[in-house]
Amino acid sequence: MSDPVLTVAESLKDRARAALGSRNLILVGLMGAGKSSVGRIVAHQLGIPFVDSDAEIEKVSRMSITELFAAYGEEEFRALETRVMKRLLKNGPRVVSTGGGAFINDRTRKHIKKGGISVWLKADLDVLWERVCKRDTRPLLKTENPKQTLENLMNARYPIYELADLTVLSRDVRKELMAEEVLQAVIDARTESAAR
Ligand SMILES: Nc1ncnc2c1ncn2[C@@H]1O[C@H](COP(=O)(O)OP(=O)(O)O)[C@@H](O)[C@H]1O
Ligand SMILES: O=C(O)C1=C[C@@H](OP(=O)(O)O)[C@@H](O)[C@H](O)C1
Ligand SMILES: [Mg+2]
Repeated sequence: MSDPVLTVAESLKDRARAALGSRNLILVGLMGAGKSSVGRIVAHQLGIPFVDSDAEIEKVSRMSITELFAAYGEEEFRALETRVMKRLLKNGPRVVSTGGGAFINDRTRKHIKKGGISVWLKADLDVLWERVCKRDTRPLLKTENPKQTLENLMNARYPIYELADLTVLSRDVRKELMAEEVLQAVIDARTESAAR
């Protein structure tokens, strides 16, 4: 006999996969929202390729994000990010996890909007801070008061992340559950647009 819990999970994946079609699923949001880790699980659940734009940038430049910022500055990093994102979004379906500033850049955001369905992983300051304070891999947070910097970025960026197609609340629950909520949001969006 089939396991009813497994069957529900399977049908969630199948329905989300069908709703996505050949579009990319692009995760956006602030540092620590879970884009990289949840994105990998979403791709695994959907059975489609996963790519993280920061990892791709590090691969093509053969430098770490920290080294890139130090050697060339944020402006050059954004230009490279735009080029990499444009290339990654050409073919779908894929799950693409972006770096936190990608969707804020007008040119990159246009590529994202054209390339698929964007999902904002939205989290509150304390959740983000607890996650990012453990690592020093984020050059924008190397300031006197990194938590304040994160809050300033939130205030500046949240109105722009609002432009994403879908929003999922990121909180400290199992990452697999977060991934399933992303899949559910994709299904719901498809159902709503079909009903219109
Ligand atoms: N739902 C979650 N619950 C607990 N920790 C999480 C969750 N999602 C992500 N994390 C942790 O938070 C940190 C940042 O996650 P990451 O996926 O790198 O975020 P982003 O790519 O958005 O900056 C990682 O250590 C990750 O394991
Ligand atoms: O918010 C940002 O501008 C950045 C976020 C980082 O990625 P994560 O959001 O995956 O940490 C990385 O791209 C870079 O340090 C800049
Ligand atoms: Mg990341």
